[in-house]
Amino acid sequence: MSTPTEVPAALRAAVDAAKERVAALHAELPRWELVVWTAGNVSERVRDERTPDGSADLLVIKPSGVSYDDITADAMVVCDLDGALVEGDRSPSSDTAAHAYVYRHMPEVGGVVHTHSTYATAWAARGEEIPCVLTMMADEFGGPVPVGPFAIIGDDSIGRGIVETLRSSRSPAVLMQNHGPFTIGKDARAAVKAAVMCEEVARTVHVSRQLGEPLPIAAEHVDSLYDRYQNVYGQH
Ligand SMILES: O=C(CO)[C@@H](O)[C@H](O)COP(=O)(O)O
Repeated sequence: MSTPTEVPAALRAAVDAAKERVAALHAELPRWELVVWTAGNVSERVRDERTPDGSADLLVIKPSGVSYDDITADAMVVCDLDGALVEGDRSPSSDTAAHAYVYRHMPEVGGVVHTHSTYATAWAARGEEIPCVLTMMADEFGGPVPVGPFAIIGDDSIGRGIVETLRSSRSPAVLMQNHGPFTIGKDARAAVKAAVMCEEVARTVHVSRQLGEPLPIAAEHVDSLYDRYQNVYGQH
């Protein structure tokens, strides 16, 4: 599908609402100490229901290298799912290709986040998955946080590594080797939550391993904890 030259009128309100949400969610990255400087990004899919296969969907993402203090709804940029700019006067995030690849190949995903949060990135530097030794991990990740392949920014290789890894896992987070965590969710807020929880469990398991070997949780307990948290926990 060719790149639209502007946001379709039918998506205008949805895009503007997504810009407000995604701009506000970028403030959560420094708030939860997931980033230094500008080293993280959040995006959200805007679905075009007129095209059922999702090929006309758009994504809203931050402009590259812009301070979180300066990220406003008006500063956000809009791209198509090939990563081509549709609206905005600044270059989109340098990870736009990875976000776009995930949206193209995982239609259920509505939000993507990338950070270089310290503890999760330390596990990524070792190419080591975070073992499922906490009930919080069973709740949020349904098992270990997996590692994805080493991939250089600039083409589809990061996105491909994210999708190939997460397709065979319940986890909404993947530790891209030597790079850092990417997370997904039904929307941008869910993906930000996964990034916060990924850093928290990375830190906790790291601390635990300083004084011994953490104990694994039996698979049947992981399954029941995951089911409860995903389907019962919270307000309904
Ligand atoms: O990993 C990288 C760069 O290697 C990126 O994730 C940046 O750290 C954030 O880039 P922008 O979203 O500001 O373009």
